[in-house]
Amino acid sequence: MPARRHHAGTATGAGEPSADPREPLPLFRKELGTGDRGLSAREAARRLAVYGPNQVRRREKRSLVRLLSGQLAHPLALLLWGAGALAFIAGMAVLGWAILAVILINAVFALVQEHQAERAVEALAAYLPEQAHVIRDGHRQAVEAAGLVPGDLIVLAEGDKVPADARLTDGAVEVDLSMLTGESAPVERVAAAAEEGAPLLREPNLVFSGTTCTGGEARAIVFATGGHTELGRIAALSQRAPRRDSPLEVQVKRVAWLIAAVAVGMGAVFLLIGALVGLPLRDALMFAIGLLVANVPEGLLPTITLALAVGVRVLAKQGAVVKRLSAVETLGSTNVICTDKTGTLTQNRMRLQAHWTPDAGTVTTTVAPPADLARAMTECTTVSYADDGDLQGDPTEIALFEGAGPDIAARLAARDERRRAIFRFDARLRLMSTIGQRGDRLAVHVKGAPEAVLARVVGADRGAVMAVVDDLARRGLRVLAVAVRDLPPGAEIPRRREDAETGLRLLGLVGLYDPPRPQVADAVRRCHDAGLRVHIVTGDNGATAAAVAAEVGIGVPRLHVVAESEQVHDDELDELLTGDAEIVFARSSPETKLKVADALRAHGQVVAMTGDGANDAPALHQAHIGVAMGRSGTDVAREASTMVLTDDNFATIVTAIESGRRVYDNVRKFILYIFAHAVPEVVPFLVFALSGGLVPLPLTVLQILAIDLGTETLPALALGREPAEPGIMDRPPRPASQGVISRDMLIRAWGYLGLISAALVMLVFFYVLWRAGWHPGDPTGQGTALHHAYLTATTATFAGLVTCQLGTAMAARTDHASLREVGLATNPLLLAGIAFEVLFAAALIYLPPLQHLFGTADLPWDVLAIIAVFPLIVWSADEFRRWNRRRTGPPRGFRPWARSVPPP
Ligand SMILES: Nc1ncnc2c1ncn2[C@@H]1O[C@H](COP(=O)(O)OP(=O)(O)OP(=O)(O)O)[C@@H](O)[C@H]1O
Repeated sequence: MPARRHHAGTATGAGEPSADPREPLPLFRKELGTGDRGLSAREAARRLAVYGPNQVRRREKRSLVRLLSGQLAHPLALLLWGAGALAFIAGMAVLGWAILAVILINAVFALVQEHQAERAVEALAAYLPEQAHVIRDGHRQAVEAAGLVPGDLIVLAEGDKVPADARLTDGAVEVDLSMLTGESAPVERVAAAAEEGAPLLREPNLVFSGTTCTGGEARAIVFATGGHTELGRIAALSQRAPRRDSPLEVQVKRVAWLIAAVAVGMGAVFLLIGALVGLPLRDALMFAIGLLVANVPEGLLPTITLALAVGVRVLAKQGAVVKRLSAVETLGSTNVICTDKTGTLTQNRMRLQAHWTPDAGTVTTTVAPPADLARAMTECTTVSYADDGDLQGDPTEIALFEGAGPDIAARLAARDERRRAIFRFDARLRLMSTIGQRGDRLAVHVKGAPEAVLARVVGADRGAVMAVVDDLARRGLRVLAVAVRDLPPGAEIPRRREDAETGLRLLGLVGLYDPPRPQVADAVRRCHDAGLRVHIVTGDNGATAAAVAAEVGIGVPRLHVVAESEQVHDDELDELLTGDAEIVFARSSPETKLKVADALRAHGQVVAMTGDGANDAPALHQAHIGVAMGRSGTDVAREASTMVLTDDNFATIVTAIESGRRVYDNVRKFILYIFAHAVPEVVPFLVFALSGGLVPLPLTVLQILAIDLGTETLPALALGREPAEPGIMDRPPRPASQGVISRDMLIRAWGYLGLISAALVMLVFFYVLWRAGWHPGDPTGQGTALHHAYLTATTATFAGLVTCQLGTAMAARTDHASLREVGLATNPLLLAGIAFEVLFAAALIYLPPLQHLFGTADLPWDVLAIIAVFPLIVWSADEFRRWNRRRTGPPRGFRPWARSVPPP
């Protein structure tokens, strides 16, 4: 690493200013042309034009040729290569070329779908622009991190992601450098002079883009942005990690392999049988090719990827941005949600509703707080004015500040003038304090959780005060205790918070009301109908959380409150989580969250867990779906999560789970549809092979290809867009261990829909031959009297298969409900897909050049009339099956975990 960095502008025009971050601070400032008021907005805009946006371009584009060759060498494609080779060996060059064309088209199709999926995930970044706090023109403001320029004065606080390489000018922060150095222990960075000879990354006063701030607060001057940052340099060197397959894709791949193996095995066995019954080699090879082509589920994998990607896009529009495709399917099997209270269940818009002072001795909700208490409520805050004239900061403090009285602007200015020191809110201590001038003395103002404040108060009747706390909390109010300590005249400002927050005098209690979000009660009800449990994990008081739980309907049929969750034992936790109650974990810490996530995982539950603080990262990692807040959460939590809610709303989690279920269902729907055609495609070949040549081949390989890769593609894609089936949230969550392809589904695809279709197509094939006077064994080859009838018969098989698949497509739309419930026209894409299927098939049958290529012939009216009823037969047979299962299956709203609940 170079000891000094002097940079010149680059050819792209995105230059860098020549400031060395290790120069003495005044010089460094001068070179970057910046000061205490930061840059001016105009200067920042000008620099942005010169230096370019603060973005790291991570990706080296992989070459198209490499991507395409990857698809061509795909295991399933290799099977088709094998089929193509067999075709050339058997002297069927047209078929051979056709198969090669299919491989190519398939690869391009897969490539386009993969590309679309990647784009969908990348586009999510736009939903979550990274923010940075910057001081410009003397005002603190939030800007998009991409808009930072060298010379900007930024503010870093706990939980922030460092947005650019910068040098601290005041304050101190703890940073996690693991992203750059791999070391996970956080290190301290302070505004101090540079260290002689230290490598840049170890300089004690520098922070780097991409690392995170785990504690403290500081100001810093940006000296490198975008590709010029250390992260930018590393990113330019490293290749992007390849996308990992989701569990769903892995499962389907495995099944595709299994099917391919069965196809090859069957091909070999029947080749042998064919040889034994005296089938000519050419016919035997034709048979093997047919089996391979009919069984290889071409297009299945990219279609799944695309369905997940579409799911991701829909979720983002609904306010849930997920980072991995696989999250969509995990959401579908989620069965427990552990949620924060403040801001997720509630609006995080608090209002002072009641207060109590030791002097008055009663709770009052009407008159304003007395002067002492009001003053402390003003002093002990960090709120400030936003550009739009509203107060900005912690909603708890905004409520206190506003509740303390009128004249907000004057009080704000006086507070800042008097302030001498501050000990920020510590979520572990549940306390914060400020030290300010009061006449000729200093006063310490403290506020926090009542238990925490009372522990530092002298001369209060703790039992009596806690009884009032309990009373306020039961009304659903967030209760804070407020206290003061006057320091003796001439006393120094205490340096440590332990020295400041001691010997306090209790001023009173305040109760803040935070109304629940209007959509939450309904969302909780939907969770219960869907067999999901909702636990609250909160830093707040148990009684307050229990009151909120009751307001939104959590805790039905039973609520259990763990008042001191930090102390909860593993055994107790296990017992609680396996019981039937929904639980409030009150006064919890980030460790509690981790413990709860661990325990639920150990019980085989699929957990979605919300979190917003920097310390929540481990729990967010540990949960199956870590949910971070897009608005109020920290960058660290967002980084650690799988899903970010852009509206911070609990109801959005439930919507996302519903979407997850829908996408997963839809994947199963098109797998069913694609699998169902295998039987009617294979049976004609079996009949041909097993009859020992008495029956001519009822379906040609080219016709199979036309179905698999032509007529069926659009309806399969359209099934991926099915709306949610009625009752999707009335059934229990899918067990995580349940594979996407179940035995039941295979029976439905192969043993039911497939067999019915096979019977129908064979029926129409024999009907056409029979009406032409054919008898088993009669020659049907070119030049024979029956040749035209034979062409018409294979065309009838082909057309029959297409129409059977129309019925299958309609049947596949629902897994449980009747189609009447779903509505015939609720998936217009499928109707369009079906229209395409019919037109495509008609073109193959009636256009002379295609007739020639695919060996088809015009179909007479009576045959058309027969195949026209096939969709109805297939579809109504499946309707009957579903009706029968609804009649005999478990009732809706069945909740396995609620079974032990005694009737009220
Ligand atoms: N700004 C603050 N100053 C002093 N004390 C606070 C402040 N904010 C919260 N508290 C106290 O700390 C407790 C815990 O707050 P915390 O923010 O960790 O949890 P929460 O927001 O209520 O819960 P959740 O985890 O559900 O969002 C509160 O109940 C309150 O008593």
